Amino acid sequence: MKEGYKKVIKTINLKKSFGDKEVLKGINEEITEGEVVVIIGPSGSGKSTFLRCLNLLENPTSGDVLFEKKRINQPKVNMDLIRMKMGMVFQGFNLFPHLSVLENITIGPIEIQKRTVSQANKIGEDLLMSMGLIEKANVYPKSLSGGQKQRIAIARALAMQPRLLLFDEPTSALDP
Ligand SMILES: Nc1ncnc2c1ncn2[C@@H]1O[C@H](COP(=O)(O)OP(=O)(O)OP(=O)(O)O)[C@@H](O)[C@H]1O
Repeated sequence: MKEGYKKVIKTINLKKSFGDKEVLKGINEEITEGEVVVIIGPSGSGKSTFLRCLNLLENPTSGDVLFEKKRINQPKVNMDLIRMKMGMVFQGFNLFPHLSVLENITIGPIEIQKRTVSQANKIGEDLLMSMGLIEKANVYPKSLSGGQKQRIAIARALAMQPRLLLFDEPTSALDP
């Protein structure tokens, strides 16, 4: 860990099994503010499972997940509040097909963070500008290329100004 940087997330002896199959075998990892961590491994080795345990989309079998120094894998924790600070870009992107590109990006800030439509549109348009996709603001996801969908999914996660962005990419995406 880099000295002087704040810890964002830490796992302590994190284990996850599906039935008899132990996928995560005791992971001790710490990610600090501003750090970019890439997890590489063969298909099926447990990368997505690890990410999904960090935001508790999967319940760890044992071990702890600490987010901003608090243990979050315990019943009292309000996971809605935690997930507001933890964005996730899913494999396949999961864009809402019935919403335009801009609406896909602004729905979180409007519905969850209670921002006004004009505040959310400004955040969304700024992100689209930075991604070179402003001309796509009013189209629907079905007319986007795979790479464009991916950037919109990233913009949608960033619009919530998360402390931690989890980016799930299948191993096959690295194939030549
Ligand atoms: N809900 C589940 N129930 C049972 N087994 C599961 C479940 N989710 C994942 N697995 C198994 O856990 C293992 C790890 O899967 P995971 O999706 O984490 O791999 P990955 O490293 O992200 O793979 P890829 O690079 O192909 O996306 C695989 O053997 C998978 O079949």
